Amino acid sequence: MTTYRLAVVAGDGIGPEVVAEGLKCLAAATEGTDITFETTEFDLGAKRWHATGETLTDADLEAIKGHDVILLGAIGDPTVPSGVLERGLLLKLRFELDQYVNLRPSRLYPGEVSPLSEPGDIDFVVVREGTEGPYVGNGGALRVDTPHEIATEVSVNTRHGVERVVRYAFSVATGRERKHVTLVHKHNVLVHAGHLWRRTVEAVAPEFPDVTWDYLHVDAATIKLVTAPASFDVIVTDNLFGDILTDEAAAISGGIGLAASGNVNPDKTGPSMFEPVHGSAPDIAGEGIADPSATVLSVGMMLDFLGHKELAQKVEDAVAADAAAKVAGGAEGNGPRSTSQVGDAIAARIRG
Ligand SMILES: NC(=O)c1ccc[n+]([C@@H]2O[C@H](COP(=O)([O-])OP(=O)(O)OC[C@H]3O[C@@H](n4cnc5c(N)ncnc54)[C@H](O)[C@@H]3O)[C@@H](O)[C@H]2O)c1
Ligand SMILES: CC(C)[C@H](C(=O)O)[C@@H](O)C(=O)O
Ligand SMILES: [Mg+2]
Repeated sequence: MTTYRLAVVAGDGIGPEVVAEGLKCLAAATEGTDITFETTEFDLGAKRWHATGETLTDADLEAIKGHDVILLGAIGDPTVPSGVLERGLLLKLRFELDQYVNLRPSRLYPGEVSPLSEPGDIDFVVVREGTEGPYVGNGGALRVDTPHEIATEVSVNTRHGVERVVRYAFSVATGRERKHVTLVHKHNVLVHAGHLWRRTVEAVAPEFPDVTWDYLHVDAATIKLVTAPASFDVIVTDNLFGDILTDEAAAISGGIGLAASGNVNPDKTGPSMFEPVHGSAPDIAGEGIADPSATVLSVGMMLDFLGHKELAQKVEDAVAADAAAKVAGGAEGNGPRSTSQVGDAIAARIRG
């Protein structure tokens, strides 16, 4: 019997709605196995902030550290000043738990819709740096709300931080069929950070002689994601470029409702955290219509991370089959389904 301690942070907006379905599918995947998940729910997010003014206390953080993995729904609410929860809770978790790899795969499942006329065989993964870049909060504002206001947001890139995520990206590539890494940055303008990234890739690449690599400026990368997405295998990039590219990647490969992610601490000095790429979607929160597929796929990534490859594959196959059936019509495809109907349908497929 293997028991994992799972911290659940459902969060705001559609977070709790999609997390319920993620947990439903996790139960389906582990049913009849000797694997169990003991869950602890953490009441974090807008409601807690309104009640106490707290985002993530030291005690919360310590309690979360006592878990093997984390499942997170979404953080952010229009009633809370922008950035308070995003920085004080979500980014604090990623930073404090040293989740320096933000792993975001994109796969266009057979039969799934893409807005592209010739999407080809989309199957790539973005390895987004998770703890540095412009996200570190290094900056400030002077003469606020005057005509002379100055705001800075300084991107921090350390050799240590860049090297570890670049090495991780190459190690991901070496296990994939095409074994190719594309570094995405903007070193024609961001010459300090960009050249650090370029030199780091040049230094790490020889450790992986079977992996080829190339470079794209981020603006050109946004073009190629739309015109030739099938040409990508592994993209490695900084925190902000990775954030933007992965929403674009979601949009071309089935939509944001299917985009999963893992905030991974490969050194295992803290728990890794799995969450959909999307946010709290205040525009549809409470309506029971959010697509839980991305959260279920994130549960699959969590199982894969824990070493349960077969279970992870089962979960991914079930989501892919559900998506294909939805597009083709038929039982699951007749009209819009509720969040829990989608969760039920995927759970049933997982059970087989
Ligand atoms: N990881 C996170 O927790 C995370 C990620 C992104 C945004 N946010 C936060 O969420 C809030 C809203 O941000 P936003 O509107 O820019 O991005 P969002 O991802 O919440 O929503 C963007 C669009 O996608 C739709 N959408 C998102 N998830 C969906 C799903 N599962 N099914 C169907 N439609 C879905 C929304 O309805 C909306 O139209 C903000 O507070 C933002 O900071 C949090
Ligand atoms: C909410 C925000 C802090 C977050 C990010 O920028 O990383 C989100 O957009 C994401 O992609 O997970
Ligand atoms: Mg984002």
